[in-house]
Amino acid sequence: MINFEHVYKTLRQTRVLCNFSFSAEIGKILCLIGPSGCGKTTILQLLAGLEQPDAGQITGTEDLRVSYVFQEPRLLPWKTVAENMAFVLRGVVPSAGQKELINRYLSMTGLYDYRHSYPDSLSGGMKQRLALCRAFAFPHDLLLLDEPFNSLDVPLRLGLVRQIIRMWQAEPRTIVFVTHDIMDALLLGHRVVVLSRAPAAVLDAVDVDIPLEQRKIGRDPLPACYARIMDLLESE
Ligand SMILES: Nc1ncnc2c1ncn2[C@@H]1O[C@H](COP(=O)(O)OP(=O)(O)OP(=O)(O)O)[C@@H](O)[C@H]1O
Repeated sequence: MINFEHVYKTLRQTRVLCNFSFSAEIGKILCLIGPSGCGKTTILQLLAGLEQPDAGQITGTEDLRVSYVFQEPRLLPWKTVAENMAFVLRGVVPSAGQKELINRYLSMTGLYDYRHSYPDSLSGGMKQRLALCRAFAFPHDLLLLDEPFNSLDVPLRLGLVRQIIRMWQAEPRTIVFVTHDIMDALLLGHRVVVLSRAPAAVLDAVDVDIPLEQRKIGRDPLPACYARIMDLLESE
């Protein structure tokens, strides 16, 4: 398990986390949903070790290799699709195996035919797909996704959700996924943790007990889970 135990964090004058505790199960997808500014990105940064708690402790993250997808794709515009992948694998994956790994992930995400293209020639959805593909290909134990579908339309979001499911099923590793969208959370999360306004507290954790590949909007138990999460967010 990864555990936050009574964590406190203040950024400049803002108290973001105050006695905050929660757990993420290894090898599962945990979604964090909560009001804007409640501290979701800060939680990811603490998980990644980019920030340190002021008090309390975070356990289970020691020695974990972390892969991180930000709200924007953060691609290198002067490198091709394949070179963007290779860039993060340098010194991490032996060069002999890199090409095979890159091609495998590009094929899995439908980007293989674009491997020699530059990011500027890709659509917004394709760029975000490449960012996800790069994060999955990087050898990791923990994948942090910070609202990676922001600004994408519904069909693109659903396509990316399916791709994440496929990549996770190929190699099930721990994912912490931050989103504002209840449907994204219910389609992807084994557990959805609903957060309060800042300083963030856990309002409830909703377990979604149906295999990822069987999830469809409208299929039980998603409507009941949706209603529960809406109630919690509305109560804020
Ligand atoms: N570097 C920083 N310096 C000062 N305050 C910060 C910093 N980063 C975040 N904050 C503040 O901390 C609070 C939590 O920010 P955070 O980005 O973690 O929230 P969030 O839930 O991810 O927000 P959103 O959903 O809008 O992305 C906000 O009030 C924000 O203004």
